[in-house]
Amino acid sequence: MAEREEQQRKGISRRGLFGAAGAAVATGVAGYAAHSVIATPESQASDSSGPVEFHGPHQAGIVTPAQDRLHFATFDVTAGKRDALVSLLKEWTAAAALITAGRDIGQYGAVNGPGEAPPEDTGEAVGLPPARLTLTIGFGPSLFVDAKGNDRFGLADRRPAALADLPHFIGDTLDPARSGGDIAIQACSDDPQVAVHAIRNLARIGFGTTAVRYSQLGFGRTSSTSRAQTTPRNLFGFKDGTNNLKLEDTAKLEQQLWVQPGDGPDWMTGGSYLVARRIRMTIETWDRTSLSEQETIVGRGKGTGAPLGKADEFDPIDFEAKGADGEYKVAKDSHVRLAHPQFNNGAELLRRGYNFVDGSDGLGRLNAGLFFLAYQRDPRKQFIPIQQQLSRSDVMNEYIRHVGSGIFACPGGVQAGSFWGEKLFA
Ligand SMILES: C=CC1=C(C)c2cc3[nH]c(cc4nc(cc5[nH]c(cc1n2)c(C)c5CCC(=O)O)C(CCC(=O)O)=C4C)c(C)c3C=C
Ligand SMILES: [Fe+2]
Repeated sequence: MAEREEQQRKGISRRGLFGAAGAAVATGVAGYAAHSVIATPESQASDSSGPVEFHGPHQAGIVTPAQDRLHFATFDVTAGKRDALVSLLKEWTAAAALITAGRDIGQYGAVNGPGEAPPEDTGEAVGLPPARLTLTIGFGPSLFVDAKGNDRFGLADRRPAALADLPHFIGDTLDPARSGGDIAIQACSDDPQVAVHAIRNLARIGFGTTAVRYSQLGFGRTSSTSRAQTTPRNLFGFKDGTNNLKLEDTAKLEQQLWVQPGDGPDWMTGGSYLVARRIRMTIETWDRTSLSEQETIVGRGKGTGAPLGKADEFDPIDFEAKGADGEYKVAKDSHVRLAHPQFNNGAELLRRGYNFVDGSDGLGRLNAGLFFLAYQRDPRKQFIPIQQQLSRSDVMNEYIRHVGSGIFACPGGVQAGSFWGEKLFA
């Protein structure tokens, strides 16, 4: 009996194996000690069933070695009261700490509660391991000031300048129903059901305070965020994520990824800005393009992923090299040349996007593409100028179309006993 009470106090374990680590998270105490044995980059990249530490100086799900699956959702806050929003963020944080540790939500979880009430946890993850689930939160511009200029939650003067409204880029055909959102939550996991369970339960908890604006499933990570990972392929069949910021590049991450003290409001220190773009890829047209044309567009070989004119994927790109025809080997309007830091004032991104295929479009084509996610220290110096250059000149534009967009301020990490966005509302 005492054991059962103790179990209830700590949250229900989905499986006994991870019980000790999960219990530490559930109580919000000593979470670090319990998890420190499992949180090395190497084990996070290779053990696809284990948990990823939820607490820490930065939010998990940014430099965490990219998991295989995504469920991303943005939410509109439907309640008008700041207190209701703060309560929800506390509830979400408690739930997030439990499910990332592989535990059911609540005191009784999916199946141990009273028969008369809906279960506290929807149950589809019962028996599944944590599968490296990470949950990452970000706040959109509309949370601070709405479209009419109203300071909805007394946050207007806390909006960071770096949380800039994204400008219109050439070729943008954005669907408002797949853009924006007051709050974004990125769920990444090596098990799609675990990621879906997470967003579903957070949406359920938010009922009455938030409503899902849109959600996006993704598969086959299109980036590596650790040198311990191999580079995956996007739906054009090319290795994607070769030249990406990686968690091992600690000095560079401070320059390019993490918001530094003095960059803006203190609540964002240790955080990062997320830009999300739903990019439709007209893969049927691409599939009728010759191999050499495809490689010229990207600027890399399709098989090896090596820069054109080089042999190995990780060889540095030689932008000066010319072929016998006198043309640059890596063409002037190729994707990698235009996106490279050398042609963007040194700006880099941490990309961790996912492929998507959302059925077909009714015209005999797959509704497929890349759900592009990029984290950075300041979008005004990084995503915006890079995308301005790409939208003007990238030959890849013939095969892609940006149809959804969002920008979010993702605060620093959560400490045990605190909650998502606590410093923003302090
Ligand atoms: C604004 C930023 C970027 C958008 C939007 C974008 C879309 C996009 N990219 C690919 C495929 C590849 N991208 C590659 C490299 C690459 N892409 C960006 C930025 C954006 N891409 C950067 C900064 C880089 C790295 C450039 C460098 O420093 O060399 C590659 C090559 C492999 C790699 O290095 O990752 C591919 C392939 C698609 C299909 C796409 C939109 C659908
Ligand atoms: Fe790219």
